[in-house]
Amino acid sequence: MKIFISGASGLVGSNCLKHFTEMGCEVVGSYFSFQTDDTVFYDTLNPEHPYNFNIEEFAPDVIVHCGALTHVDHCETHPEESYDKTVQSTINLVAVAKACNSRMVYISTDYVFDGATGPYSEDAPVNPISVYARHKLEAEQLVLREIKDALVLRVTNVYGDELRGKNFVARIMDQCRNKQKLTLKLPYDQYASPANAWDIARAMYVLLRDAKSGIYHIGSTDYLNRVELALRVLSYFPDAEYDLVPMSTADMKQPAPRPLLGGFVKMKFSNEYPEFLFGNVDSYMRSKTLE
Ligand SMILES: NC(=O)C1=CN([C@@H]2O[C@H](COP(=O)(O)OP(=O)(O)OC[C@H]3O[C@@H](n4cnc5c(N)ncnc54)[C@H](OP(=O)(O)O)[C@@H]3O)[C@@H](O)[C@H]2O)C=CC1
Ligand SMILES: Cc1cn([C@H]2C[C@H](O)[C@@H](COP(=O)(O)OP(=O)(O)O[C@H]3O[C@@H](C)C(=O)[C@@H](O)[C@H]3O)O2)c(=O)[nH]c1=O
Repeated sequence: MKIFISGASGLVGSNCLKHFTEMGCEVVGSYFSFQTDDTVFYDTLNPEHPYNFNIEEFAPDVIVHCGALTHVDHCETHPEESYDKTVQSTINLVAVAKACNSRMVYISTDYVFDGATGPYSEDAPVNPISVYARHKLEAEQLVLREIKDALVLRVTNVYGDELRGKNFVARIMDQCRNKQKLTLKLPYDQYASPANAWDIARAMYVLLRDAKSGIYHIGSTDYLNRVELALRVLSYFPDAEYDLVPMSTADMKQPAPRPLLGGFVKMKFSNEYPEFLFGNVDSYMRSKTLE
């Protein structure tokens, strides 16, 4: 399988690049502002950029679109930038996929739901409550409408290995390792199914291998709120010094509204792949603290 990954300098994309390469695929992944050893330049907002990798010439079987603006609060206060980086970038890559006659994978989120009745299965009605979420929904619907046999993987609270270590779990680990005192004000009422980017890449690979299409919810074996997630990570650093203040979402006053009961029921995937084992925060932390 020949695969092009946009956003392979980021968390999900870099794990896909590594896993698909290990599985023997011919893979090219792109960066935009953060160059890495194993990525090429591609700007999804400027398909005519002279330095862009030539996707048409590579002629991938699949384009995996991981490029996006993932800072939910920034999206709320910068809706035009959010539209460009999530919707327009997808419009542009859909055009490239059509020109190459390739399949496409889009990575979406549990934020397409309002959080009133989660965790959610694939057939639950969507109701996005933030700018980021509305744009993610628009992009996933566009891909499903325009590309035959497209795959949409909805994920949430992704953690795992990444060069910049910017995900929630990695940031807590970094501060603990650097013996910094942590001050954490976290919502106790925002629930999700945190997933390791490596498991997302593994799940995506089997779905692509088996030519699956449509929407799949990919979670893990965890269903945690943010306080529980942080404490789970901190428990692996017995000497960590921290102030953890559990707060309600109402008191947090985050610029973007958040779904409260978010996260996924991943029954569809588990039913089709009963032998696929997902990790969780504990298995990831055990592997990191044994390194
Ligand atoms: N992280 C999470 O918890 C969740 C993520 N998702 C979705 O998963 C996808 C991947 O997220 P994640 O890996 O965490 O995100 P990251 O922020 O880690 O990575 C985003 C990637 O997008 C690239 N990018 C940004 N702008 C452009 C552009 N104009 N052209 C090409 N590439 C660009 C970045 O490149 P560079 O850094 O080089 O500029 C980076 O590689 C996103 O669609 C996100 O919405 C969904 C739910 C949860
Ligand atoms: C990504 C990012 C977050 N933050 C802040 C915002 C937030 O209060 C806190 C936690 O950030 P999180 O990334 O966990 O964002 P958060 O909005 O809490 O979580 C969501 O992420 C998006 C991408 C999703 O699609 C959701 O499914 C969910 O995982 O860190 C930054 O300051 N800078 C950043 O670049």
